[in-house]
Amino acid sequence: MTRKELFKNTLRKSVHAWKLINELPLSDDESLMLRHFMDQPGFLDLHWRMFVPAIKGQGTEEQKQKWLPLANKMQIIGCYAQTELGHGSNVQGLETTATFDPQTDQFILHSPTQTSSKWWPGGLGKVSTHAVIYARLITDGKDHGVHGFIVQLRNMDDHSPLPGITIGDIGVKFGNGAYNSMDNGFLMFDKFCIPRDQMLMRLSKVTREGKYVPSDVPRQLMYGTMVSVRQTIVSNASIAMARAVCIATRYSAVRRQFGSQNGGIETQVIDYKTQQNRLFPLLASAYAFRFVGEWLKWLYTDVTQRLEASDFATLPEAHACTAGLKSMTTSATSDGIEECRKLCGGHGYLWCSGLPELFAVYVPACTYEGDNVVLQLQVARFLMKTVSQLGSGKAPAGTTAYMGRAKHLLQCRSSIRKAEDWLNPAMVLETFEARALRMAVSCANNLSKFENQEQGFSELLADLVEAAIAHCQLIVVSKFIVKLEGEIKGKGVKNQLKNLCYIYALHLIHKHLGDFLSTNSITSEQASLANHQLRSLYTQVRPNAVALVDAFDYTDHYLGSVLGRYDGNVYPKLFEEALKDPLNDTVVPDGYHEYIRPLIKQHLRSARL
Ligand SMILES: CCCCCCCCCCCCCCCCC/C=C/C(=O)SCCNC(=O)CCNC(=O)[C@H](O)C(C)(C)COP(=O)(O)OP(=O)(O)OC[C@H]1O[C@@H](n2cnc3c(N)ncnc32)[C@H](O)[C@@H]1OP(=O)(O)O
Ligand SMILES: Cc1cc2nc3c(=O)[nH]c(=O)nc-3n(C[C@H](O)[C@H](O)[C@H](O)COP(=O)(O)OP(=O)(O)OC[C@H]3O[C@@H](n4cnc5c(N)ncnc54)[C@H](O)[C@@H]3O)c2cc1C
Repeated sequence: MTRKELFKNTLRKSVHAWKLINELPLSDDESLMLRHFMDQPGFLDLHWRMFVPAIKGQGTEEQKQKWLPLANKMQIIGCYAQTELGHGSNVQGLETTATFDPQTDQFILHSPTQTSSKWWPGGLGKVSTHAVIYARLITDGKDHGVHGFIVQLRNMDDHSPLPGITIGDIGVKFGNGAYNSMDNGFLMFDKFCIPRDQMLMRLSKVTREGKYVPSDVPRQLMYGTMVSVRQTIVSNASIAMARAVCIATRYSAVRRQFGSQNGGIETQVIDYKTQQNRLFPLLASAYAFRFVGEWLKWLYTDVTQRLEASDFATLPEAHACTAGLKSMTTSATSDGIEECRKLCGGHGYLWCSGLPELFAVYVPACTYEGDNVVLQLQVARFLMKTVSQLGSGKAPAGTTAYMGRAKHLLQCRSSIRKAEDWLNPAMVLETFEARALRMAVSCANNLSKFENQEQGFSELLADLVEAAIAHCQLIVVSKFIVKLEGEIKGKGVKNQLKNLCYIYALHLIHKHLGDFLSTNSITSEQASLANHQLRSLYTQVRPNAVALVDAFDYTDHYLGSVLGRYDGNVYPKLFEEALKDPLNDTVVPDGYHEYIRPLIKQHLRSARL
């Protein structure tokens, strides 16, 4: 499809999905499932995941009563317009202004520079009638920082932009189809006026007289919509990873190379330890991210209930967990999808493998909802704060509770003696805790050598990110172990999940061996034992690998991959796909007479053939 066709077709699908949701009708969970199977980024994502939650989280009761019924019936379509051409990560650096005019009781929205143009918001370019706009609030010449506003963008009769608004699509993005189904947009305001009651005023207010009244709740609640989306992105990472792994595992069982004896069949590539060493940790990650996603959903629900009761104590941890896990799981999944492509050899590079499209549509997850490095730095700040409070009498809680055992974890030595000891959950956990704590404490010690903490932080950014990743990996490992300790129906299933849990943990040790050795969390002998155990786990997973990906229950239609077909009938179907290519419509290609024939004829003449 051309870009225009792709965009229009996605509109068609989105509107059809909305019709089904209402007609059948579908529950919230079923609607999410439908979105999942619609399988394309589109304006509904931003309307439901960001526009509506922003109003719910930041609007007053009256604002919710006014706007939510319209949004819930999709009589208005909204998006989330925060990022600007010049500023994305640095939200406090946004330039768009919303200046209160007491004479008209309105805010005047203005884009003072080119870099202040809104740039990137999905659904903004061509579809949305409304947006939640983030702009600097100015009253009486004073800048109060960034606040949210509900703004109508387009005329409800003919969809034209309202006077004072310039709006459009930002252009083609990475990949062929992928994210190009979405109208990520730009937007500029030229002194565009909105009524005062369209500032989202749950967190702070501007009175009729133009007085700014901050509320007593933390201003970070303005970032709440991002926290909610980051949480869902973790579960989505599992879905995308599982999809790539399903394709690569099934194909690795079909594909044979070398090893034929006396004219017999060749070896299935899935039997090579190198293939297993690249594939099975990804299979394990798909399960691990699913379980940590379930836990994060619980954490998010819990913090939301606490916030409703004005208990803000767990907000920093919820922010650190959603930011860190969003970052860690999306980076691992993007890398994992690309690894799966390579695991499928040359055929993985074919569009019909399903992997190039999956990669192209998935990889921006490392950037949207917060650049992955910027988000790990938020985790690092949280860790440094926690370390600095050790010994103050305030016991660390939640995911940093292990830091409360700092005295032990800083000096303990791993008691792993034989390979099987690596199947002991307490020993594995302690190894990850020791490594995470020691990396965090080492950063804190290095920071303390700087007179200026912010300067020290800048100097140590790379180490801080590594410490944050170590903490996030510990969370994933520990939640996998907790899952195994809970109710899992079926001993066989539990055994398989145990294998995957240890593959996940031991492979991380192997991959980040430098961290584990340099922090003396394990010795090089214990590292060899971990590798030995890992190989043995691969052997145990091998006979069940295909069943473990079949368990994801993805249909062939959803996978969209010739290589990942359930029936394994890969080669005939690759031919079928090839023959469908427009280049094969004719035997002699268009351009032959124009370019190839004259070239050949010229050579034939000069060679006197
Ligand atoms: C084959 C086909 C397959 C098809 C598959 C189809 C699948 C398609 C995928 C689909 C679906 C996914 C949907 C997702 C849609 C994505 C749309 C994208 C939307 C966006 O990107 S919206 C814009 C997001 N922008 C960002 O995330 C910006 C990142 N920056 C920030 O969040 C912050 O500014 C910051 C975190 C970097 C903070 O910086 P700074 O230090 O300057 O912050 P402040 O001074 O403002 O505040 C500091 C203190 O506040 C705390 N803090 C910060 N953030 C939060 C928070 N969210 N909650 C709570 N507390 C927060 C800090 O920790 C500081 O605290 P301290 O105690 O003072 O240290
Ligand atoms: C597909 C897609 C959809 C999007 N949808 C929306 C949307 O609906 N609404 C919306 O408002 N926005 C949206 N965005 C924008 C997105 O949120 C931002 O792109 C994102 O937050 C990153 O910000 P940036 O582009 O400014 O990156 P930058 O911050 O410019 O990052 C560039 C580089 O600088 C590094 N860097 C930046 N700051 C620091 C630091 N303090 N320390 C160390 N390194 C740093 C980063 O790691 C990165 O390597 C979307 C983006 C994409 C790609």
